[in-house]
Amino acid sequence: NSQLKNKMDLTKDEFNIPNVILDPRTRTQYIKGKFLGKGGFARCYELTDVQTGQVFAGKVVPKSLLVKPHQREKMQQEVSIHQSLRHKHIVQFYSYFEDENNVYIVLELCRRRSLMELHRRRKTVTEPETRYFVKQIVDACAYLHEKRIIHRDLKLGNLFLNDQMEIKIGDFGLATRMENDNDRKRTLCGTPNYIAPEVINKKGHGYEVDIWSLGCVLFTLLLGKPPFETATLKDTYSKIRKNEYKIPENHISPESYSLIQRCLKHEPCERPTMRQIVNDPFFSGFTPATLPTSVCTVAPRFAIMPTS
Ligand SMILES: CC[C@@H]1C(=O)N(C)c2cnc(-c3ccc[nH]3)nc2N1C1CCCC1
Repeated sequence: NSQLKNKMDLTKDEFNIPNVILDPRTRTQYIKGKFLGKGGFARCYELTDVQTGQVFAGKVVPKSLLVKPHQREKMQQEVSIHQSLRHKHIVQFYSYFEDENNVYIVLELCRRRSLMELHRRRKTVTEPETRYFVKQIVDACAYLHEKRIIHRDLKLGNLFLNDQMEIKIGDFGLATRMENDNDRKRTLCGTPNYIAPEVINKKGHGYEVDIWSLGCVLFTLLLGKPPFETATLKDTYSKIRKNEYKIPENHISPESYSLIQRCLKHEPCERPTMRQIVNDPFFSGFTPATLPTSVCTVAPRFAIMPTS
């Protein structure tokens, strides 16, 4: 509850993080750099490897917040899943270690932050840009699902961007492993941003929740706001349960309209799989091979006029 949270909420000095952090296993020394922001229990910083000069993104979690076995298990699960992954469009996991006060997770630095900041600045994104981003997201999610991992919290803020404007999926704090492909998860501890109806109704859920979230990401990028947004969480949950959303008159291509509708099917089994989406007609439109960093602030002008 919020009282506990506030009491537990340490001030930044209580985090007492040394300026040089040693990873005892690899004997790597990191210099603590720029504060990047807060992520869950963590304060995040740029970490520079003294030896190589390479810069990483570090999550620092005080052990005082991991006293309850449940919190520690959740962090072990996040680390165990994330360190098993290696993909061009998934945030690279480098290291995990602790000292007497904190636990440290060393991750790939994504200097252009995430699609959240881009969306806030641009509101709507063009179809070619959306095809460019969604192609990378779908490739990475198809890889995850083939490894029997569900992310369960795909949202703009977890879709990070590096200096080459490539997508890197991060934050495996709500991810889980499926025992087999017919396994159904019954619990999810935490509140995904783009939560699927079967999770709200506690009906058991599987890979399909990531397709639902992808539909919400696609909708938000093309139309400028999430499909089920309301003033309160209760009302949003009610619209999700009733599958009540409408695609405003903004002109979006029939292929985009169709993919959104299929990803947002109320019944999980009616949604396409990530493998199927890789070959969806949605991707037949012009898709740039690269994007300039200027798209963080202004819409791109492509040399050839894409049809849609
Ligand atoms: C380290 C946590 C999280 C993250 O998971 N990554 C990969 C990341 C990478 N680069 C960055 C980053 C580089 C330059 C600015 N942010 N940030 C990342 N974050 C942010 C930090 C604050 C909230 C989430």
